[in-house]
Amino acid sequence: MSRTAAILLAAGASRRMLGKVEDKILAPLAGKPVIAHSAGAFVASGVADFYVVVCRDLAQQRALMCYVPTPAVFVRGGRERQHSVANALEALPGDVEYVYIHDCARPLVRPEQLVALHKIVRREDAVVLAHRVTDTIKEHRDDARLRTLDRSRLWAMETPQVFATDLIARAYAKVIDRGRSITDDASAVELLGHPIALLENAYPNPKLTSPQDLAYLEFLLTHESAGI
Ligand SMILES: Nc1ccn([C@@H]2O[C@H](COP(=O)(O)OP(=O)(O)OP(=O)(O)O)[C@@H](O)[C@H]2O)c(=O)n1
Ligand SMILES: C[C@](O)(CO)[C@H](O)COP(=O)(O)O
Repeated sequence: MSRTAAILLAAGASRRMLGKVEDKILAPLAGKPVIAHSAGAFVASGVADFYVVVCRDLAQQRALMCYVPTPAVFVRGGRERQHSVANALEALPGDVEYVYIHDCARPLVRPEQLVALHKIVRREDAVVLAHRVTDTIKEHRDDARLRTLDRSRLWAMETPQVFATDLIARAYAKVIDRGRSITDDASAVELLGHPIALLENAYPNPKLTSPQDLAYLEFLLTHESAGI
């Protein structure tokens, strides 16, 4: 049986929460801290046998400790998300074949999705949970004209994003080598020209980003068991 790890990203600064909560990963939602929702989904799915938790500092590590699944190691985060992921990839044991990369700020991931992603990554080596874009999207160009993009081809990226470990390690090496700035892990794999499967998420899986998201996420999490 292949070994699978999950990188749980928690080292962000929560700047866009504008001080409404000190650390969004520890903010209480539907009766427990944000990280506990993702941790619970991973444990219930049984997909991972090892966790790398990326935290900001020792104080945060202590606060997260009782919510993270085991076995786990803690690593320090970097300046941007991509640096935190790179640090976590370096901490993976050599025998890990597949790795989930998940924003703890997305507490609505479901155990059955984690299982479905595992099945796909073993076949495709790269898969991302995502949803179709339903708005009409325009590109605002420098000349103040608008260009309408073909939304039938547009997908919004979520996490988890799951990869064969050697593929994502090579991809991040290329990101570093080229000095690229990326906001998700699929972007790294794109640099290698490797195909990436999409698992369409029929359920909302928003990221806690701004203060306005708190009430929406609370609503979604409290109604989750009703299948909404
Ligand atoms: N240097 C960073 C930045 C982000 N993250 C994690 O990556 C996820 C997505 O990041 P984002 O929502 O952008 O979080 P923050 O960086 O905390 O937000 P902000 O940009 O508002 O400060 C979060 O789980 C966050 O904790 C991380 O581990 N290390
Ligand atoms: C990885 C990600 O969650 C995919 O949507 C996202 O790109 C990371 O955070 P940001 O808010 O886009 O910086």
